[in-house]
Amino acid sequence: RLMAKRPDYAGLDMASCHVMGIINVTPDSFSDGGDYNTTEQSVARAMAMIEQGASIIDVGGESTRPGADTVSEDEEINRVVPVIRELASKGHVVSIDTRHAGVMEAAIEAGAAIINDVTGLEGDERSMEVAAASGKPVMLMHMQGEPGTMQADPKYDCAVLDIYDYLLDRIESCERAGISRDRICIDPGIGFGKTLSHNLELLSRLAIFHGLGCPILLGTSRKSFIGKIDPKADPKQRLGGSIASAVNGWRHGVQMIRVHDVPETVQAISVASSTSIV
Ligand SMILES: Nc1nc2[nH]c(S[C@@H](C(=O)O)c3ccccc3)nc2c(=O)[nH]1
Repeated sequence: RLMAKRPDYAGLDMASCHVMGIINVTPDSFSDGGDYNTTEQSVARAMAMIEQGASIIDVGGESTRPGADTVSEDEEINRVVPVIRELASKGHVVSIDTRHAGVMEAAIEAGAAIINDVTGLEGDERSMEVAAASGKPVMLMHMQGEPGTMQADPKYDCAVLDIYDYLLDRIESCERAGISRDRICIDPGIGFGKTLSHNLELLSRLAIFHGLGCPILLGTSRKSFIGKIDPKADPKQRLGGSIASAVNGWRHGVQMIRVHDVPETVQAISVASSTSIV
């Protein structure tokens, strides 16, 4: 009898919930500008996350913080490539978090295994062709508007259904470009052009996105919706809310969770899934 092929994405078993560790490669403000420190620190942190149970490391070189000064594509590449090359050379699964096709190309050349694009491969007109040609798995996230203005006045007819339809459209675009559905992961984009109530609607209806037939990635870690629920909590004090929303995601069957706090999230998912006590 043929062994039933376990569903996989980027070589990961999609029958379980994986933790993705976030690495923002931003210049080490203490170094004399020397990128060695930044690279070395980022690699060390990533290795620790892997040791702590992260299945994927998501490497980004440009803060999408609203209003942040944009980073040039070359600077973004100079930040992420050394980190990706080092981690990939050790055999680790690395995703590149970028919306720029040139950065995707450089990251793939350096060994990135996955393309994670917060603009659903729409942010740069070359992104779709670069992703298709790479043969790599992609992560398509929904964002309404642009990082600088997306939170001004987010509006939907129905957030869950509008975002579902957007992601379906992006999947079909990818398929037309030769990216098969089995290398597509989708992400509702918590905090990217959503009010608190939009974010909460999405979190309470996550299971609906399984209808798209792709693994689901969820990113809630330290996000401002947690601060809206607990105004005392600044970003470094949102672990409880990050964990609660991660376990909620697990309960809805999401297959990947993007977090800053790897060991705590790994433990939370392990306990939650032990005899499914949650
Ligand atoms: N696929 C996927 N990629 C992502 N990249 C990010 S950056 C975000 C953050 O808070 O980490 C962020 C937003 C605004 C400013 C800084 C950082 N969030 C996601 C996500 O939710 N899903």
